[in-house]
Amino acid sequence: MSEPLLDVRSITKRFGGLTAVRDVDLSIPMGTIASLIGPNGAGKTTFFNCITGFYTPEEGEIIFDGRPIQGLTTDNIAKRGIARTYQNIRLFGDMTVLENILVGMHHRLHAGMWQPIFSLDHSEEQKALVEAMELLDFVGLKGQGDYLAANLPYGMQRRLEIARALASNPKLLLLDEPTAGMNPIETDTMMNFIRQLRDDLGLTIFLIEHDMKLVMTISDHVTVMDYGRKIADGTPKEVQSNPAVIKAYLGTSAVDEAEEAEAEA
Ligand SMILES: Nc1ncnc2c1ncn2[C@@H]1O[C@H](COP(=O)(O)OP(=O)(O)OP(=O)(O)O)[C@@H](O)[C@H]1O
Repeated sequence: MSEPLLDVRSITKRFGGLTAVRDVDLSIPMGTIASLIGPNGAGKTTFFNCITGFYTPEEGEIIFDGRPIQGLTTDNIAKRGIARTYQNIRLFGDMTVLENILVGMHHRLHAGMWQPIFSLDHSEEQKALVEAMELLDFVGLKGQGDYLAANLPYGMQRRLEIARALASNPKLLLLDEPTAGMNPIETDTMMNFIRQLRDDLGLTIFLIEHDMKLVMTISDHVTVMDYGRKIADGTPKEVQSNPAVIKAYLGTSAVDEAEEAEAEA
C-alpha cells in the first residue's frame, strides 16, 4: 500500500489538567475524503489545530507527505501543503472577493503580505491574478471578484473561504464544519462541491462535520472521537453500526434498542 499523505501517530494534547486529545492515531491516504466526527467537546478541533501547527502535541508524531511536521509554525506547515477553513467563517469582510483569494496566495508568492500583490505591474502578480480568477470560476464566483466578501450570501462566503484555502495550492485541505449553519439545499450543494475538490483537483480532504448524511455519503473513511479518544474508525457503514459510536451519540439505551432491533430482524 502507498504511504499515507497524513499519518498521525499517537498524539496527545493537554490543556492543564484536561487531556483534549489522548493517544490518537489516524492516517489518510492521498486522494481520499476522511471525516472526523464526535459529540461536542470530543477534541476534534483540537486535533485539527495540532495538524495545522496552532498547537503542538505533547506526545506523538505527525508525518505529512513523508516528513514530520509537529513543532513547525503554522506558516511553515501551510507551505508544506496543508490548508484549512474554520468553524466560524474568517474572511476579510471589508475586502473584495478577489483580494481575499490573493491573500490566500501570499505563502507562495515572493511578494510580501500586502502591497506588492496589489500592484499589478509585475508578471508574478499578473499570474496570481489570472490564477485567482480561475479559482473564482471553479468555486462558482465568476464575475463576483469585485464584490465585498461580507456582502456574499452565506453559502458563497463558505465557498470563498475554501477558494482562499485552495489559493495556497494545498495537497491536504482541512474543512472544519463546512456546512455549519446551512439549510439542507445549501448542504447538498456543498457536499457535491467537496466531492468535486477531490475528483477534479485530486485533493485529499479531511473534514469535521456534524451533518451525518453528508459524512456517511461522501467519506471514504470516518474516525470517531469521544472525550479526547478515538473510539472507532472505518468505512461509513462500519462506523454507523459500531455500538461504541451509537452509545457516544445517543446513550446506552440506544445501543440496547439497536441490538434488540437487530435480533428481531
Ligand atoms: N485552548 C483551550 N484551553 C483549554 N481547554 C480547551 C481549549 N481548547 C479546547 N479545550 C477543551 O478541550 C476539549 C475539546 O475541545 P474541542 O473544541 O477540540 O472539541 P470539539 O470536538 O471540536 O467540539 P465541538 O464539536 O463543540 O466544536 C473541550 O473540553 C474544550 O473545552
